Amino acid sequence: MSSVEATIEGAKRLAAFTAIDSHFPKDAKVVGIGSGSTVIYCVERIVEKKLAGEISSDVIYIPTGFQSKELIINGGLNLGAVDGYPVIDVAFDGADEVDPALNCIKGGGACLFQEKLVAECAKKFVVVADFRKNSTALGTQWLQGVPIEVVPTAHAKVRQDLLAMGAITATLRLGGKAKAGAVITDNCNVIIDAHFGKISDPVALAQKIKLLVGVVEVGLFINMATASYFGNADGSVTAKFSNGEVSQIQ
Ligand SMILES: O=C(CO)[C@H](O)[C@H](O)COP(=O)(O)O
Repeated sequence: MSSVEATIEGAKRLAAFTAIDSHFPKDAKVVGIGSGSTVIYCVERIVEKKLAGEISSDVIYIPTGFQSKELIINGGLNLGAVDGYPVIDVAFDGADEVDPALNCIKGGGACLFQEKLVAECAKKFVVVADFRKNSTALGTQWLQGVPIEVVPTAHAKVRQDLLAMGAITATLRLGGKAKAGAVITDNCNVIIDAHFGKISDPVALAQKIKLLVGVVEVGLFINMATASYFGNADGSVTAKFSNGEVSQIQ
């Protein structure tokens, strides 16, 4: 691992540990686990605290896809499902980009539908990320585009719609060397990544995309996060809250 990669991994771990220490409720019954490389450290911290007797072994964990289901099982935690537990105390998840209002672009790992479902069911949604995700405006740092989950037969029509709507690019996500053809989501759909440049009105854009026939869900998470923790390269953590407060944790 290069020193840059090590710094980023350290930042993810720091953000995840701080978020768990600050937001895992003492009396938690049901907790959502997001997807991606940063939530791995959330699960690491939860397992550590469970073994230390600081987290009850009765807590049920709700995954947001195949990867987080494996994380829960391999961590020896109790696995639940969102259709059995539609009320979740808190959900922890990563993000691809977060703006000052804590609106997020999510879906870099193609899990956005179940991530949004779990976040919507959660009383609190806490984002964990490294410093690269801390942004002043969506679409300025995550240039791959807004991930959009689409029913496979509608992909060509939705790409056309997105370009007509002003997208600079609207690309069907492919599996590359690991999978010939399109990436297929945990819900058997495909992903279109649509780059709009700087997104000045994320609320309006999310609503417009969601209305397109064929769109299952949009990777714009608007007004959903309660708090966002960013691990920094210098070993500090920046915490941002939905009420506008920002704090630096050394
Ligand atoms: O939305 C996601 C998956 O669909 C991830 O949470 C997002 O891509 C961030 O991932 P990472 O923690 O690996 O940077």
